[in-house]
Amino acid sequence: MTGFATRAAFEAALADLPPPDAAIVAQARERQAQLTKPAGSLGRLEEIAIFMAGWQRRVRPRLETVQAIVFAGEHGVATRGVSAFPPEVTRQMVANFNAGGAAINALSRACGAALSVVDLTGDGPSGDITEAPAMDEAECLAALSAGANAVNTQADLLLVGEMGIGNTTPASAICAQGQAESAGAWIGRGTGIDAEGLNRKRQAVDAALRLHGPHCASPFETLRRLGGREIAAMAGAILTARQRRIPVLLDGFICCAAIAPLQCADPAFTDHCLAGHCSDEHAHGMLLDRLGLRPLLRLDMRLGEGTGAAVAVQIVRSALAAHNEMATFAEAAVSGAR
Ligand SMILES: Cc1cc2ncn([C@H]3O[C@H](COP(=O)(O)O)[C@@H](O)[C@H]3O)c2cc1C
Ligand SMILES: O=C(O)c1cccnc1
Repeated sequence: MTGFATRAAFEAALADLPPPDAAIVAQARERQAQLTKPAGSLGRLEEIAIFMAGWQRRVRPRLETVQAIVFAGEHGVATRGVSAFPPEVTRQMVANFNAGGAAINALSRACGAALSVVDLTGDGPSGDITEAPAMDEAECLAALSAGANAVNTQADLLLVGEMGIGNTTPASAICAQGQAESAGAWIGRGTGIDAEGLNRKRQAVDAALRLHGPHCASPFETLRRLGGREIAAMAGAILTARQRRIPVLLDGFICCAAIAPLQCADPAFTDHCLAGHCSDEHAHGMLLDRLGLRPLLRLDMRLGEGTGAAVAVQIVRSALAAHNEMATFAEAAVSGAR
């Protein structure tokens, strides 16, 4: 059993993040310079290929094993009218994931990813963050470990997504924690809540920050108090991927919010991550800026589940196809630049 047995184990992992392989990065960059195209003409595809090479430690990186994980958890705060949908939809969607009928099932199949469904609803809803911590210490460690243990250590690329009715509320609270902007700036419509619902959401985030804000001195405490089971699990999975040097394609607002506290602890935390897309959720663009990430896609999606990441896999495939399969100037006997 791997995972995070203690808070200290989690903090030690966060304090010891491996970098990409600099020698392989240099070789992949050199290969890009020799391919039959003007330098830089494949734009960000070139950078994506070099990124993948450095983390996989292969000059010619591959995408044979792509793992998508969708983590599901219920939220106490979901009973406060902060979502357009009722809390039972989370469990119903888990059944849908297991039956293969959700958007992430279709899009995983389309991009060649193997989907793992990690159902944390059996542990009950996380605490209502407006009046209690989302989790106690043992629950938070269990959620972080569920994330860690779900990662296929052989994966060439990991996609992380979530399902949890109400979870844009804790995600906004995590983002707002310790930031200069007012909490309202981090709130959005989630599943499509109306103006009154948005107001309830703002009040819930304000109440959570009043209660927990002064105690959120570490990433662990922020996730434990303001997060939820699937949110902590995503953080655990993305941290474990880093320890194994597995590159990660991030999904939407909630997925990115899960790692915001980790990136506060170490600005290099997101170095192994690509932002699959910028979702339509109001604060996602602002959050990506903070994480130092430029999204690959902007398709006005706002679903979660890992769907934006799954669509972006096609971009990574294109980047690697060009990088791995193109001829060099020497191979093709094409003259270089004057
Ligand atoms: C049928 C259905 C499928 C979903 N799949 C993802 N979400 C998304 O919506 C939820 C977050 O929005 P809020 O905070 O407004 O509840 C999360 O479950 C997220 O994954 C869904 C929502 C619904 C209704
Ligand atoms: O950005 C997302 O992933 C998102 C936005 C709204 C609802 N669920 C997910």
